[in-house]
This record gives sequence, C-alpha cells and structure tokens, in this order.
Amino acid sequence: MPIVSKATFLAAKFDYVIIGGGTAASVKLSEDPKVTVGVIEAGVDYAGDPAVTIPGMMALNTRNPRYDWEFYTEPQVHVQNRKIQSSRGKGLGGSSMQNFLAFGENLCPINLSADVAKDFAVVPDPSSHGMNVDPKTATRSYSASAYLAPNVERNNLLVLTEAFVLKVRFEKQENNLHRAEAVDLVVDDEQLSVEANKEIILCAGTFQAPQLLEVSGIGNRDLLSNLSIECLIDLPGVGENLQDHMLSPIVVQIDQNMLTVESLRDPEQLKLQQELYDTANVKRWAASATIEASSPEAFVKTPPSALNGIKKQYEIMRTWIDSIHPLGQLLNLNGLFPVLGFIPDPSKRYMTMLAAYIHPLSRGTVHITSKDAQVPPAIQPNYLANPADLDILCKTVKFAYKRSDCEQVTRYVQETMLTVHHPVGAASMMPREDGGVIDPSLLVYGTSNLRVVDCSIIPLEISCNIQTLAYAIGEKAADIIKQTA
Ligand SMILES: Cc1cc2nc3c(=O)[nH]c(=O)nc-3n(C[C@H](O)[C@H](O)[C@H](O)COP(=O)(O)OP(=O)(O)OC[C@H]3O[C@@H](n4cnc5c(N)ncnc54)[C@H](O)[C@@H]3O)c2cc1C
Repeated sequence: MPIVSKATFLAAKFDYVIIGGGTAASVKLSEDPKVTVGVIEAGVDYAGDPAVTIPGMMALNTRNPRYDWEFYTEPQVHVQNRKIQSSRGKGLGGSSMQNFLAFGENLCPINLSADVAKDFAVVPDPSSHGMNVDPKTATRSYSASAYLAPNVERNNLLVLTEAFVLKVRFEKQENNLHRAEAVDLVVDDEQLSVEANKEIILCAGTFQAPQLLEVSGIGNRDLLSNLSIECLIDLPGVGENLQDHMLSPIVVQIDQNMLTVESLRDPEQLKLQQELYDTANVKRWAASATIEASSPEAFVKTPPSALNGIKKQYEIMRTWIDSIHPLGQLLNLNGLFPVLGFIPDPSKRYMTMLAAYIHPLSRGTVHITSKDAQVPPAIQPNYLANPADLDILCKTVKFAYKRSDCEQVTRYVQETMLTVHHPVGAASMMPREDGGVIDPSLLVYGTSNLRVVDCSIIPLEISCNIQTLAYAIGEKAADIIKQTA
C-alpha cells in the first residue's frame, strides 16, 4: 500500500525521493522493482471525494484551502493593481486534482455555436481535443487515479501525505558539483529528514519548485544573500521567465429554460442531477465545459543571462505570428463565471465565454521573500506588461463579443483579466548562459542528482492546455532517469 504512516516512511531507505505528489510526479519510476521511491506530498489523498471525482463539481475545490494553495499575485499594475487569485492543487494529483479538465494537445478551430449550453452533457470532439474524464465511470481522471491508484500494491513505492518539504540539503563533491543528499520536512509539527541514495526529484510545481530551490541555496546570489541564505549555486534564472495564459470572461444571458451549472443551487435540481449522475447511462456532470475553439521597465531587474533566453524566445515567437498559429482560445462555460462588477439576476440563466490569450510576451518572476518555505513566494507575472498582450487579448474579446468599441474593450479587459492557471517557466530548461535552470536531462545546473520534473521547466508557453505537458514531462523524466541510473 503506497500511502503509509510517518513511522513506516521514516524507516524506509529510498533510492529516489520525490518532492510533491502532483501531476508530473514520476511514480512511473517505481515500475522497476529494484528501486525504492518515496513521494512526499503536502496535501492529502482525495480518492472518492465528490468535489474531486465528479467533474461537474470541480468549482467546489478551487479557492477552498482544503484543496487549494490559494496563492495571490502581487498587485498587477497593468490590470488596475489587482492581486490575481492563482490556484494550485494541494494533495495527491496536485493541480490535476482540481483543474478544469480541458485536455488537448492543440487548439481546435474556434466555434462560437451556442448549442453547447443546451445541456450539461457537452460532448467534445475526440478527434481534436477532449477532457480528462474516464468515459466508463464519468469520473475525473487525474494523476492520482491514473498513475498511483493502479499501483497501490507496489512494495517499492511509498507515499507520505500531509508532509511539507522545507528544503533540500546538499554535499559538495570533489568535482565541484553539489549532491542532493536529503530533504528536510515537517510532519505533525515535527521537523524530520529523509535521505535519498540516488536522486531527489523536485515536482512541486511552477510556484513552489523555484521557491524550494531558493530556500535550499540555489538561485540569484544577491537575492539569497539579502535573505541571509548561503548561496551554494549562483543560478540567476531561478524564479525568472514566469509566463502564464490569461483570459477575460464574457457573460451572456441565455434562454431561461436552459440548464446551466447555477441550476445546482436549487436543492431539488441538485438532487435530481445527482440521481441522474448515479444512474448508469446519464452522466451529465461528466462534462463541464468544452473548448471551442513588454514593456522595457518590466525587465529592469531581470538578470542579463535570463534576458538572453527571453530574447531567443521572442525570435521563436515571431515565427508564430502568422495566419496558421492561433493566439487566442475561446472556452465555453455552461453557466456564470464571476465577473468583477457584474451583479447577476438569480432568476436568469447565463453562459460565459472565456476569451484566452495563449502566447504571452510579458515575463514575470516568482521569488522567495523569506528563508521559510512555508511563507508563500512573491508571484509577479507582470500580466499585460507588454502592450501587445493587451492588444491581442482585446482582439480575442472583440472576436468573441462582436464588439468594436476599442476603449471600452480595453478597460473591460483591464478590469476583468484573470489567469487560466497555466504558469510555466520559472525553472526553465534552457542553456545556463541564457538563464536556464535545468539541462536537457532535467538536472539542475551545478548539481549531480537534483532534477526538476514539473511545469516550471517549460521555457516557453505554448498553445495547449498544459496538463498534457505535465504528463508528458513525468513520462519522459521516468525514461531519462531509468536510462541514466
Ligand atoms: C484551477 C485550475 C484549473 C486548470 N485547468 C486546466 C485545464 O482545464 N486543462 C489543463 O490542461 N490544465 C489546467 N490547469 C493547469 C494544470 O492542471 C497544471 O498546470 C498542472 O497540473 C501542473 O502540474 P505540475 O506537476 O507542474 O504541478 P502540480 O500538479 O500543481 O503539483 C505540485 C504538487 O507539489 C505539492 N507541493 C508543493 N510544495 C510542496 C512542498 N513544499 N512539500 C510537499 N509537497 C509540495 C503540491 O501540493 C502539489 O501536489 C489548471 C490548473 C488549475 C489550478
């Protein structure tokens, strides 16, 4: 049974210690019975919890501290100084446990048909995209259900939940590389340590992976010395190059008789839908939505090496600005998405189009403000800092809304912009001289055995719902590590 008690976990000897039991966490490593793998996860196991497993109930687990780290950005000057709420899943499965289930390699052509609001049961087109819902059980398929649950009998895989990793400890080798020896963690208010014979694998996600690197002494020397942290490896790219997809929601009133997610506020309707869901052939909650579809001052504090990498990214992005690559994405939500300043009439029905922008030029940072990993990092995505981002997001909104008043749309976007929850890039796989943090084999520069395996390593935001990449990273990482073992 992989989920074990603190005593059992501490008594074990591990070849690999994985920090964070989230989407990309490489439990695949334990396919080899000769190695022992220990996974340390801060949250709990949500197997069987309807707020996780029933797709249509997903909204229940965002902004809820039981499931969500509930991060907020620093005030964003280009969107009226608002602090943007940024969810991250806390528990086995990580953000795949709480995401909005859109699963696709690429965007399909935009389709603005309003038919999708007719019912809860929106059937995605499997030829181009889909949702991570198990078609047989109509429950959420996420990394804990797909990777961990089928392997509960493995003796060489142990998982400790409700355990928070505080830092990684290193030993300097003769070849000048640092060897990750152990992690310090806190469980039940007790501070403990777990050693790894071979490797430590950091899978804590885009905000917390760079945080753990910095508190462990890997990062920008100046930043670390300001916080009295000994700098073991001067790696200025840690926490830089943060990118995210962003959106503006457009709410439209629809036919009163259509069923939307708001119907579930009515206890009778909730009961009825629950009964329907529980019957074998009507799985309406299986679907919740379908996909239809810098300014110079921002870089003042960016280390020169990180700027090199960003310039190279812009060269690549330049080739994407053509008539083939989409820059916008429209997601239909069958119900009301909260929009600042809009007071809905409870007797009316609404649907929302989320107009998203997928190739942002703005770059931000995520850095520690304390030596203590339990203090949330400062998240500064610099949303819309590059005027082209504002322009393209406005165009996407205008396309969806068929609205031409430019000034009003610009104000609307600044007032309503939110995150799509796809942060990447703060521990990028790039050359070290370009601000990279890990090499192509996922090893952190300057270390012999610390790898990062999560969405923080993606150097350039791409046009996809990024959980697909998280799974690909986890799979590929297991292959790389097995080959180099
Ligand atoms: C609300 C929301 C909606 C989304 N919707 C979609 C969508 O529809 N489609 C899509 O493709 N993508 C979506 N995403 C994005 C996608 O789910 C994430 O980008 C992806 O799952 C991130 O995977 P990861 O492995 O990088 O990190 P995560 O899956 O977040 O894993 C990180 C894990 O590390 C743990 N952890 C962190 N710090 C510590 C510590 N110090 N000690 C111990 N454990 C720690 C966390 O608890 C977590 O389990 C959404 C994300 C959110 C939050």
